[in-house]
Amino acid sequence: MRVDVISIFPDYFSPLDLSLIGKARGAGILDLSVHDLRTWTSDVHRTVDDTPYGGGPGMVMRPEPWAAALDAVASPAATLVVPSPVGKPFTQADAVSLAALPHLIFACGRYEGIDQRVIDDAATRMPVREVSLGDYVLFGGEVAVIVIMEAVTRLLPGVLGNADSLTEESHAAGLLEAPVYTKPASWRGLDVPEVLRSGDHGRIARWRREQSLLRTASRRPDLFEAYPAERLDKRDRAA
Ligand SMILES: Nc1ccc2ncsc2c1
Repeated sequence: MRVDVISIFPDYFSPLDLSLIGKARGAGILDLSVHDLRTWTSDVHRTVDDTPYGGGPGMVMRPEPWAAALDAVASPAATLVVPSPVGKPFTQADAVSLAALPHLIFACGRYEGIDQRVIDDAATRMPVREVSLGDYVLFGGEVAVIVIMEAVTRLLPGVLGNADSLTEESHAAGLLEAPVYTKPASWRGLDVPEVLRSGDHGRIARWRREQSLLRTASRRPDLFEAYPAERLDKRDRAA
């Protein structure tokens, strides 16, 4: 997968040299390039923003540098991803769909945002996805790109040693995961549930399913709306 990130703070992305993302880059699984938007400015002050039409607080990112940057990194297979507080909520399903694409371009907005015409113009040449990480506002899109890059990269073939964990983890299966435990069996007077030490794999699977359903019902009942009814059998309803 090819990924191009455009930002006025390219140093924000040094975390993408670390851990499994760094290994994915080293293994050639992920071809990541980070670009400084100011590369595509033409004035001595390398200006990327200006005052908003219609007035209002703050500054807006100018269209010209963005258009030149997108033209420089685009490919026929590119999809533009723009983190934004006004975007579609980003979910695991979005991570799965992005992980299947050959080329992602991330546009990191700052200030009050990017001139809308940049997105409208780009949409005439490539798919554009404006995504929100949640109902809160950051200083810019950079941190959101790091989160999205982690959610996407871990799904790429060869990145996670044990691909099985991808199917069982929270949100991948559509529900919240059951609690997990490791040694010691008793710690500060708290014991690991006996069922997990029973060796009875059928009983363990049922317990985990019940815990997953109870946790989801308690913390994220909204997940049941999208959960296929046929995957909730009568035993689950008894949980
Ligand atoms: N450009 C921009 C500004 C704030 C923000 N918060 C979450 S994503 C994002 C993107």
